[in-house]
Amino acid sequence: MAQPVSAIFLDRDGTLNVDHGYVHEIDDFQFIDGVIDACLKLKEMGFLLVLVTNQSGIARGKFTEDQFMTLTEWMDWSLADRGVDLDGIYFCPHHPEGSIKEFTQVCDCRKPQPGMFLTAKEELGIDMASSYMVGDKLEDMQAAAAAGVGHKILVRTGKPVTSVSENAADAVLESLAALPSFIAKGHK
Ligand SMILES: O=P(O)(O)OC[C@@H](O)[C@H]1O[C@@H](OP(=O)(O)O)[C@@H](O)[C@@H](O)[C@@H]1O
Ligand SMILES: [Mg+2]
Ligand SMILES: [Zn+2]
Repeated sequence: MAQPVSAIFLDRDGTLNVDHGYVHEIDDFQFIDGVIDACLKLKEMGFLLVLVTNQSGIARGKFTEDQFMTLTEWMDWSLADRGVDLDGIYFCPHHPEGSIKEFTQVCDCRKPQPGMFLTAKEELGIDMASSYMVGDKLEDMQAAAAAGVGHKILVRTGKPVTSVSENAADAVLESLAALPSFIAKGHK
């Protein structure tokens, strides 16, 4: 069996791209300054990059799963074009109060539930204790904690940071862009 590897779990909206609210069009997908370079550095540091994103817009009927896939393919290629290969992409299309029957359910993958993280752990052989979660919301921190992710980083590039979300995090950074140097300096 391969050696377990450390991962950076990445939230999407508000962490990787500007959260304009249920982003589903390529024209509205705007990478946050410095995040692609940061991803490149994190890969060079040996981390897997694993996207974990709630996409309740699918259950809410704001966009289809196919539209999400098209945008995701474009995002994946845009990153690959800059030398960043994502190691995994996990998304939750559900919401308990959706309008699309197929996706209207309580599930174990919608953050704050840890389902996406646990699937990635199994599929990619991730060592959770040495891994990081980077996200902009309390639910990102809670999901990571429930999955046993060792380091929970809250960023200020998305939803407003609250005392509750701050308390659930191990550290608060301005942006994902600051994570490589934060780790390199030995912070956790
Ligand atoms: O930040 P990630 O997990 O990558 O994706 C979040 C999005 O799916 C949307 O999730 C919504 O939350 P609800 O799903 O409606 O609670 C809101 O936060 C929107 O602003 C946001 O665009
Ligand atoms: Mg987010
Ligand atoms: Zn789900």
